[in-house]
Amino acid sequence: MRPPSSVREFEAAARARLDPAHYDYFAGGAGEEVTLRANEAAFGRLALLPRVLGGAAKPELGVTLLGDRAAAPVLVAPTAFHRLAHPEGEKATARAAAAAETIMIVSMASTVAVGDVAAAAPGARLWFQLYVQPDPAFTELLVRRAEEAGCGALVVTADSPVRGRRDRDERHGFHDLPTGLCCENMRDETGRVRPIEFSPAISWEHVDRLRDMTSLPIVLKGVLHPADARRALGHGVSALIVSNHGGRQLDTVPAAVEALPGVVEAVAGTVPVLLDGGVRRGTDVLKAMALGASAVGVGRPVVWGLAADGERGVRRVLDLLRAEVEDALTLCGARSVHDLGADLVLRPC
Ligand SMILES: Cc1cc2nc3c(=O)[nH]c(=O)nc-3n(C[C@H](O)[C@H](O)[C@H](O)COP(=O)(O)O)c2cc1C
Ligand SMILES: CCCCCCC(=O)C(=O)O
Repeated sequence: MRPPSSVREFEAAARARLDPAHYDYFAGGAGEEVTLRANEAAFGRLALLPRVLGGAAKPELGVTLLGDRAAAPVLVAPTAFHRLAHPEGEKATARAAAAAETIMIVSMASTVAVGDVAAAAPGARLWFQLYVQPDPAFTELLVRRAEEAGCGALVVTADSPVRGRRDRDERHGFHDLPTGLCCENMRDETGRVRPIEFSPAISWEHVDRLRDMTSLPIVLKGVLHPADARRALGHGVSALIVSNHGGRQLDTVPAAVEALPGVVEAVAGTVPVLLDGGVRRGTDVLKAMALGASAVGVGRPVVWGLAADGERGVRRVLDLLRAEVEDALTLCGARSVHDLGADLVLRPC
């Protein structure tokens, strides 16, 4: 059978393979899923206004982020529970990311321990995503594990002081991993697996404590408000990710790409600004970069690739997006992803 030739087709293939409760966990969002839909729809409302006769035979796609090189400006966003999608789980995802020469942000809620992910994918450029735990000693243990695994950055998720309310999970009664799977990073020194806890009282002081705890660059994920972006600069943050958690946390917040220009303006080039949420096509990547993103992350597209065809599926999704970015750049008359400006995008009035 013909392999899927778009993220959309990968989603259909994944859906056909996954247990419906697991598909809904991956696909779903919070509340009425207004933001979930908005993330994709907002890209559709932005029109590209290409230039002509300015192309290059081979446009430049590579980006360097916090010292890590990616062959294309499309990173693997952190997503939990990859072994629900494929038995090889995060090992397969990391191998595919390494083969595609991009950065994978490993979720703290991964079903393979971050050290084992690193060992399974030599050469992979890994960053580690952290939910600050109410127990500071356990948070520190997680940071040390990320450092020992060779991760290049600590991605602190700021949009989840509590878990979003997701009706699809309620309908299926999906609240936990099935027997045999667990969040492997959550083992304490005795080997016991702790539950992931959310920290309703998470604050800027936690970011300061992390800044004192590690020399890894800290990336703050889940920033939407320009004032928070400005404030982050005073707390030693090395990059920001404009994200609404794929519409899974607070419903009815703006689409990620709608929030992007305000954050980009607020930080005024002092730190890289990344975006995730709703990126499904190379043209979405160009729009985000034209509006000031240094790169984008993809969450569900990677999970669809993994569920559809394991490592090969993730590789194909990443390769497809890369090829689409290359074509879109050429069609826009741009020689490099670094040459894109806001004049490439017509925003609706
Ligand atoms: C199934 C799933 C699990 C996720 N798990 C995490 C996580 O563990 N940590 C985190 O910071 N974000 C998590 N996210 C949010 C993603 O990092 C990212 O913000 C979002 O998926 C981007 O939207 P997209 O799926 O439209 O690309 C998760 C998203 C999904 C869909
Ligand atoms: C109790 C485990 C929580 C994992 C959260 C993963 C996540 O962020 C998501 O959106 O789902």
